Amino acid sequence: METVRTRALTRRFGDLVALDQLNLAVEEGEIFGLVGPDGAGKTTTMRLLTGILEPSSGEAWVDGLHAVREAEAIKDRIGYMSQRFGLYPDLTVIENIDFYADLYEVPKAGRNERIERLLAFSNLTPFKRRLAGNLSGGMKQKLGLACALVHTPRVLFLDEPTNGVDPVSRRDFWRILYQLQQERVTIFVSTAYLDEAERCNRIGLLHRGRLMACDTVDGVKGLLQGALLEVRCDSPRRAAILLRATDLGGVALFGDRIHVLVPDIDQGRLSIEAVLRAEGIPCHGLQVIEPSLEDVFTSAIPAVTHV
Ligand SMILES: Nc1ncnc2c1ncn2[C@@H]1O[C@H](COP(=O)(O)OP(=O)(O)OP(=O)(O)O)[C@@H](O)[C@H]1O
Repeated sequence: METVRTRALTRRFGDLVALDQLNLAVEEGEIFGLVGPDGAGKTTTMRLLTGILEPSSGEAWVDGLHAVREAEAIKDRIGYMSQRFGLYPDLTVIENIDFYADLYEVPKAGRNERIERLLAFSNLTPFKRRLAGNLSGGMKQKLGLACALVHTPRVLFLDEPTNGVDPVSRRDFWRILYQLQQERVTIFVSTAYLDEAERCNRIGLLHRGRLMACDTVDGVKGLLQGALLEVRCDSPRRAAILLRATDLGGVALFGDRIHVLVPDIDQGRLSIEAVLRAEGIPCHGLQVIEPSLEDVFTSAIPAVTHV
């Protein structure tokens, strides 16, 4: 069953097209990642799907409900953790969850059990009497998640939930998301981290409001045409500039290594060696590698080197 569906969903702000004709479908129980750099249109998409913002044109449905005509009903069925999710620093962990339970009108009967379950689930039980303002960044995100789950939503929208959170807490956070998935909760998450994107069942690559690709991570990687060569050489920055000036395919610098997308391995190898030799740049290694999502991003969107 489809939980999220959009049809040519578009949002303009004046002359700026923040989201341009988005078409996508997310299945029940799926973890779907909307991936893109700052300003790509991720938050705009989230706000359109959660009924907070109206589209300029196009339509969307969430859990079978129309995002404009049935926006209020949608709010009862979803959990939404926005980037500015409101936690109250002067309230304890448990008081914050209770506050959201009141907001969502969670019945008093069974509420305490639900809250205790959420605390255990998010590993916050030992900290339940701590003021939210005194929690670490990772714990705050988990508390935000617990609050967004208090009314047992079937669809969860998470806007860059682990932004600025350390890698260990990020892993912890994802462990919780996988548990939720086991309960068939649909998770629509946005991220600018490509390693995080790799954890999703399917991803959509968004750039300047346009969906560049939408598939499983392997499917998206498979979109790269040709082979990827990794070059290790002296003066990598200068070498990358020289290689970019040739008719070789996508050239991207990753630290001290250069990735070059070539249509043919042997021909590509010869061309790269010839360029380096002509400039007197010693080459230390040239090998075929598996593409990462970052390679797909840099070749699909040449202007973007880091997302
Ligand atoms: N209310 C608004 N008024 C005017 N422009 C807006 C508004 N909201 C978003 N935009 C613009 O729309 C574009 C997409 O913004 P959006 O916040 O959706 O991107 P994003 O991918 O979520 O990035 P970020 O992580 O930086 O929030 C940006 O150029 C942004 O400046």
